[in-house]
Amino acid sequence: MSMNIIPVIDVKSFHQSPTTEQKLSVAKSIRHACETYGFFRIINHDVPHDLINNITTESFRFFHLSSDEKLKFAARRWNPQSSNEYRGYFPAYVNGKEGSDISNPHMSLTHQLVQQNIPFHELNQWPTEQLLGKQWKITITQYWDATWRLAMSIMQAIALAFGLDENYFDQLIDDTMKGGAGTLSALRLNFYPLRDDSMPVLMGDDGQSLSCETHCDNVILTILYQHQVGGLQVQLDEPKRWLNVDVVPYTFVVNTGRCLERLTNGLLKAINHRVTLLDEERLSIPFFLGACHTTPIVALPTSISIENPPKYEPIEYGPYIMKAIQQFKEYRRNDSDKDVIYASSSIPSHCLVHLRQPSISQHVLRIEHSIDNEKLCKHKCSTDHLCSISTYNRRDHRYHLFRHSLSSHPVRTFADCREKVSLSHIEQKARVSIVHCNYDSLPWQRVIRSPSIIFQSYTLIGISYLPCQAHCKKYP
Ligand SMILES: O=C(O)CCC(=O)C(=O)O
Ligand SMILES: [Fe+2]
Repeated sequence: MSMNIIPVIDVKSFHQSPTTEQKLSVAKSIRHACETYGFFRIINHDVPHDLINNITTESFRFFHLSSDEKLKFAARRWNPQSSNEYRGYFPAYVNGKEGSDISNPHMSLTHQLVQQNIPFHELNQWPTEQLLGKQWKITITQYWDATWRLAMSIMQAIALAFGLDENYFDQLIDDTMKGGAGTLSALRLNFYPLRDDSMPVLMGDDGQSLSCETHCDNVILTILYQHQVGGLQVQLDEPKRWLNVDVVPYTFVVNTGRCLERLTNGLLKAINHRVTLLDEERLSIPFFLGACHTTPIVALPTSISIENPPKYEPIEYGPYIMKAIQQFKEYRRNDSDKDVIYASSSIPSHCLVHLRQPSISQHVLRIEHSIDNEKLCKHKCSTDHLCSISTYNRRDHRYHLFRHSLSSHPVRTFADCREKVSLSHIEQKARVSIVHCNYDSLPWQRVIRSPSIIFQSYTLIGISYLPCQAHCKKYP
């Protein structure tokens, strides 16, 4: 469905010394759009078209480098030499798209949080001039500055819309004036290459193939630029449906993040969005406006009323984001996830897609699912093929580990399975089959049936293999 209901907000007055009345009128429209939909399109902003052209050109130049070159700018998970845990490049085989996360280019080198390498207070590793020329860093910095200014004017409007001083959010978002390390906002370049078999298969709740999984941004707000190729969809409530957000050249789509939802006690909604799978390359550039590490995310006094009593516990921005982003595979960093080999995130039908070649004696199988509808979830294992090792609970999902029961079985890789295997073709005797799936995509419910495992869960998050050393020691 096309997106002609998306509210369009003209922000021309932002950069033309607006009168109080003009400011309040824009503020009201933004509040209404975020209360009703959680997103809107802005036109007549002052980010120069040339700058937008430049950043798209520079982004393509980066993503068209060889994989080896790009990995030099990756975070430590993919580049052990990197000093960054989070910021930097991430490859597409992890979660379907590649990207580069860029920190505030003005971050102080000497601030203690930066020196201590507190997560996200990480300096950008800029591509060398030799590789991409001088202009790369200049363009990225100019674009950062322009979208930062735009984001701050939107926040001023939101403050006004809640009856507060227009500068209410300034120091919460950037504490450098108070001697802090500054904002944890990030600019991200997202590149969606043509799909190949190294990338996971992602699927929406309606069976739609995706190149960016369904998610909600955790930050305060996002200013997104879609370059030429659409694919972005947002989810509307009542009735729940997905709507295309078309490309309108040189405009931005803004969406509310979970922190703004919390700051406004749920009045401004953070919404689910996703990107459909395309048969062409695609570039998108979100600017994620965040706060500072210790910024309290507490409901604005004017968002609380008898009709809208406090809904959320106060939290601190840094630790909250740190936890929340673990929902994204490209951000997972804890030990058990370090060398995960991801198989498909969703299972199309009768098959598992083996990305690499895990061996049954060196890997354990992990099945993750949401716990939204716990009642529906049950699992059963047959001692024939798999034994359950353990179940772990994460904040909003659960995962189960299994290992092959044939501990004496010689090391055997799943290479035998080729890339896409209908599991019924797997040789019974060799017992390399780990799980035989029948996968039905029912609205809001997925069912995997197998002789070994039965899963019914609200949403299947992923199937992956972990190196088993740690787990196998416990279960020889
Ligand atoms: O690529 C897009 O259009 C959306 C990307 C997105 O939602 C994200 O990176 O958070
Ligand atoms: Fe997003």
